[in-house]
Amino acid sequence: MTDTRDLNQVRADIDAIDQDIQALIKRRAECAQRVAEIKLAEILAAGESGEPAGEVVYYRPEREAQVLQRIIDRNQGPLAGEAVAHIFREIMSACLALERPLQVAYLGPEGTFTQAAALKHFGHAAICVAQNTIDTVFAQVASGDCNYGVVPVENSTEGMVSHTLDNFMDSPLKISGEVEMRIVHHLLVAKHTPAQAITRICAHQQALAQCRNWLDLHWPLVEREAVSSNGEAARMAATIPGVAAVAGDMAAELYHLDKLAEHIEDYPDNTTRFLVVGREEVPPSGRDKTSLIVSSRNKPGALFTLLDPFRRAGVSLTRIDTRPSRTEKWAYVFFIEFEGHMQDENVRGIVGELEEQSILFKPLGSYPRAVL
Ligand SMILES: O=C(O)C(=O)C[C@]1(C(=O)O)C=C[C@@H](O)C=C1
Repeated sequence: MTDTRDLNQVRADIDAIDQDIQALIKRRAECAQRVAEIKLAEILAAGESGEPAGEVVYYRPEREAQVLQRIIDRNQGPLAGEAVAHIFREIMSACLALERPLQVAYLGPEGTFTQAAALKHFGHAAICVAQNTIDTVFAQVASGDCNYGVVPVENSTEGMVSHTLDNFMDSPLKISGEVEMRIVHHLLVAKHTPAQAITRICAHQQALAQCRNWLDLHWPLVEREAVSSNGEAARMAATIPGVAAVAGDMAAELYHLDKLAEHIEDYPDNTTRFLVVGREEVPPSGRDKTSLIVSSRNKPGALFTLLDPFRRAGVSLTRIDTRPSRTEKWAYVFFIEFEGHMQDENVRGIVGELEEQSILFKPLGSYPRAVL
């Protein structure tokens, strides 16, 4: 019985178990290396005169989602399923880096929630590269300089990030995944700054909006300033006397800031959703979503006609957003997101009908639903 053994004995057990885990991780990593060889051989075999038939796709989001989901499903405690899945997330990230390290562009600067989302999705072996704008995230991936990009798309308190949606209008990129992050804001100051020294509170405008009630109650008289990102606000708090920042844990760690107040967001379930964009289409994982852009003629019942095929096929819409069209010709542009994969038979039927009815039809990709 464990409780009758002394501490040294239990620690000896832990050491032995760690050794076994390490040996198994080594075997797993060697399998990943073998997978990489097979992927390369397949592409070479499909090509002509020694030239590969295309880019080798090492990262497989549908496979990763299945692995993580299975880990959660078979978990028997005492650790939480998500906690175990996070460990495997990192093991897979390291295995993939052996095959080929991924370059991931994200909306920076460092310390933003988008960086945290990129790390949550790809693990810490991915090389995350900060970009100044959503446009440059798209551009880096389209040009091939980065393999994938991560951009915010909606917040549960503040709504859509319309600039991300607008980028999809002209981009050849596909959505290859989604990441959900609980957004927890703190009031951050440089080390040992007393509350009375604060003369300005800085943050991205969305973060200020997400904490409006708390700031009104606790800091009604202090000036608020919207800056380009929470990461930038944190950098300012670290360097400019009197500045406090509203930002998250990553920014606090990166700039060695003190938390004057924690969890200051007005809505406790404040969540931001991010999209992962890439150049490849993703095969079905079994738990997928599909996003597309459609536009219909400006006539009565246009939206109803577009949505009716979903109702008839019993397919759940998870989002619909409208953006002003950027040409005279189109009256509405709808971003539609629903459960299922483009390769599913019922989805193929819906898509066929939509294509017939719309004057613009642009599939943005099918991708695994967020597991973590
Ligand atoms: O199964 C594959 O295709 C792999 O490359 C292996 C593996 C893994 O470690 O499990 C690694 C990277 C991929 O993104 C998916 C899975």
